Amino acid sequence: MTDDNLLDRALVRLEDAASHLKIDQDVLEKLKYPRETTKMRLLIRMDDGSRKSFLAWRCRYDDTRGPTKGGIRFHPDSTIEEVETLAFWMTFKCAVMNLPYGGGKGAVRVDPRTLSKSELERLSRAYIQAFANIVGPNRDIPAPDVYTNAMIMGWMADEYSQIKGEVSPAVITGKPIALGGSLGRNDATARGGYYLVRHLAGELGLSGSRSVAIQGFGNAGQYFAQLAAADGNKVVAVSDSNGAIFKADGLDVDKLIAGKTSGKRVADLAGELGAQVISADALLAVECDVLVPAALEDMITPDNAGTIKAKVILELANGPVTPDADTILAERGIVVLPDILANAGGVTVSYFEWVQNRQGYYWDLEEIHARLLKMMEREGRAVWDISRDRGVSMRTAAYIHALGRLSTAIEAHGTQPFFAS
Ligand SMILES: NC(=O)c1ccc[n+]([C@@H]2O[C@H](COP(=O)([O-])OP(=O)(O)OC[C@H]3O[C@@H](n4cnc5c(N)ncnc54)[C@H](O)[C@@H]3O)[C@@H](O)[C@H]2O)c1
Repeated sequence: MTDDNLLDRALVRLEDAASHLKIDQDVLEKLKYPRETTKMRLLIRMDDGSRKSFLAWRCRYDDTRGPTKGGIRFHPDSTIEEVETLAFWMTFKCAVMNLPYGGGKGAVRVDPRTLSKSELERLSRAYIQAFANIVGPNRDIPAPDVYTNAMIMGWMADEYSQIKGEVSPAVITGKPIALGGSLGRNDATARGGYYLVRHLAGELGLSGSRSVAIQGFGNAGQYFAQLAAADGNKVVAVSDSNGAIFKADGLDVDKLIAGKTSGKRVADLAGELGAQVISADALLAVECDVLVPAALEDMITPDNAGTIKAKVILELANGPVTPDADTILAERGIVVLPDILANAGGVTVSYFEWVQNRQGYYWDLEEIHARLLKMMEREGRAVWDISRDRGVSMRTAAYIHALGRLSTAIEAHGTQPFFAS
């Protein structure tokens, strides 16, 4: 993501939602800009004895509703615009789910695949050394994102605890279970999205067994396939960055995941699964009930939106549908369940992790699933009702829902009239 206008494009959603609400201008003035973005250079020792520096950022977009929350990405194309846009999305995602958080995000411009494990550990620890006064259990709580994982979160939590001189697991979520991570975090994003579709199935015209196509077969895509198949749905097509496969009567998801785990690409598995290799664009156009973008942003554009045959699009990825494509999909009657709601299961279970760390008492998996189900259904229903009552898309409804909460909090912080007249 390198587009300089990325945040401007994201702000279109804010303006759209604001046009449906009576919002104090002060609220919009606060939400139009990130509160603070800190840039640092991380200088680490490489294995060969040389030193190398990497650009790093942490953005706290808005903290009106609580400490800021959002992942840290390690990616060679990361930019400040991307970090700030992702932090904006987190602000709205936390508000949609009514989590007591604002939005944040961080990144290091690095290709982690070029680093050894010890270099990666030094870089992760350097990030926390640089941002130790910005992050904190009551201030800003990072989590994994693209190319970061539980191991990296464990190093970061350890570094923070060493700097502060006390064990502070609640500073970061997505940690290994042994270091205070929560059960149920691995599949939380997919599970939350799955609970949402299942809950609204009647309203979405998805009765009985459903067929699903999944773009991107990584963490979110694989867990979604597993949950859908276990419930009797057909996964008819999947893709990764190297290609796509299709099978009208449903792919064997367990074999597919086993093949991917062994390092194969989905296209390599076509023969074994009796599937047909198709192009990346053809995946978007397959006959199915639910299309699940679970890869990257900006994948559904005006160039391919007209070919989509699904009834419903569930955005497990962040920002997979461009605003222009959204308009085309709406005209064609295709319902988009928007990212800030559809993939919010991940941050919701991260919130559970933080709560468990703070209370020092840990829940079992059934409790995690029950709490996630309740929250996805409650907020999904609220967004659906706004969409139906106001005649707006689910995306606009989700932003209205979030903006209502944000504006109430911002006004409560001091924009309400000083004296009642
Ligand atoms: N994992 C989470 O908890 C979580 C939470 C919220 C949002 N998301 C979002 O979901 C998306 C996927 O995240 P993930 O954790 O599953 O990442 P991942 O890296 O595990 O998987 C991404 C998958 O997308 C594939 N891919 C890349 N380019 C592609 C292309 N052009 N066409 C088809 N497939 C392509 C990759 O091969 C890989 O299989 C991202 O947008 C991420 O921000 C993830």
